[in-house]
Amino acid sequence: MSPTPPSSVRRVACIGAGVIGGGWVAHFLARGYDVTAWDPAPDAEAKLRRLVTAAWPALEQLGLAEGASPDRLTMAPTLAEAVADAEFVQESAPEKLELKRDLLAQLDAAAPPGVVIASSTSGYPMTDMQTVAATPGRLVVGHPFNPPYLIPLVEVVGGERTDRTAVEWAAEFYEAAGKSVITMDRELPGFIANRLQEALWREALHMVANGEATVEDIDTSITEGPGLRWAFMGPMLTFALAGGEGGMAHMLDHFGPSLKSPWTRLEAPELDRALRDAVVDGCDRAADGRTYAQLVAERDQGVIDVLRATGRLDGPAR
Ligand SMILES: NC(=O)C1=CN([C@@H]2O[C@H](COP(=O)(O)OP(=O)(O)OC[C@H]3O[C@@H](n4cnc5c(N)ncnc54)[C@H](O)[C@@H]3O)[C@@H](O)[C@H]2O)C=CC1
Ligand SMILES: C[N+](C)(C)CC(=O)CC(=O)[O-]
Repeated sequence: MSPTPPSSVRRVACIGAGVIGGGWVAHFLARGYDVTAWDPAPDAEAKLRRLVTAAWPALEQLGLAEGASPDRLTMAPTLAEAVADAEFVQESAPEKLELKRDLLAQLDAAAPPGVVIASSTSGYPMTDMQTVAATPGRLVVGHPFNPPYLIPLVEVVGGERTDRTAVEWAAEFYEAAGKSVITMDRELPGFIANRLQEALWREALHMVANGEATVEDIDTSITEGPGLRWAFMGPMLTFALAGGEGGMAHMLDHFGPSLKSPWTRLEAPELDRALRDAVVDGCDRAADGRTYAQLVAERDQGVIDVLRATGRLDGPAR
């Protein structure tokens, strides 16, 4: 698909240099790439350079690639010049469907043949964005998390007209660039992580709107509660431990029926045998042979480490 092997890429173009585009620029610079950015806003370059300067101390702590430098950022005067010799293109323009459709078509027309173009969209399916591009096969979603220079996850998925090789190339490229990749084989609204985040977010908004909880209560409920576990153990394995020695099987048999009670405003899925077994099996795979006691010890040590890392072992959070 792309003429350059994923691990040999040296030149990246970032189109749109706001919160996420700027974060991508900082990430790629820290990983030692030459980055060319383009953004139509008149103050875009100044804002971008401020973002990179602010991010750099954190990136130094994480460890810079050899030769990495903010000086390897070039601001291009036009979109066409930004992508002219790019080996990968990351689009991070505003979340407006028509804008993305047109922009991706322009990028497709200007980028060298075969170069993969990824969109940072946080929700649009690529199928809906690739409709007017001449060669839609190279267009993929590469959904990051804010800030892309610190949060490892990228969700990669193609649209109906994306070549499978472009999806595979993008996943390999992001891995080579130091990201943690989930490759999806189908388009889901909100991908995976945003679908989960949006469910939480929707409930939070219901609670605030109805005066059931304050914004502070909601944030505290996560930072002092499940969020401490989620930093290192996902919600599935965490709840498998809620079933004690009986694991996820006991957890589902015990608490499954309460999915139907009114503590959620969302429609609950039918917890049929197939779903139950799929969740139990997934948890068994995630445990990867670790015993209940080992997982408990891992979780507990992780919570202590997170508390120490966030300065809460010796007093209130900063
Ligand atoms: N903010 C977030 O937490 C996350 C956002 N995203 C996605 O990243 C993309 C960008 O979002 P943000 O960075 O938050 O927005 P932003 O508003 O901070 O930045 C958007 C940038 O795009 C520029 N722009 C406007 N028109 C453009 C065009 N035609 N071509 C290129 N650039 C253009 C703007 O000048 C601005 O600098 C969206 O698709 C969004 O869904 C993805 C993950 C997280
Ligand atoms: C708010 N958001 C939907 C744009 C967030 C994301 O897409 C991912 C993130 O950074 O949490």
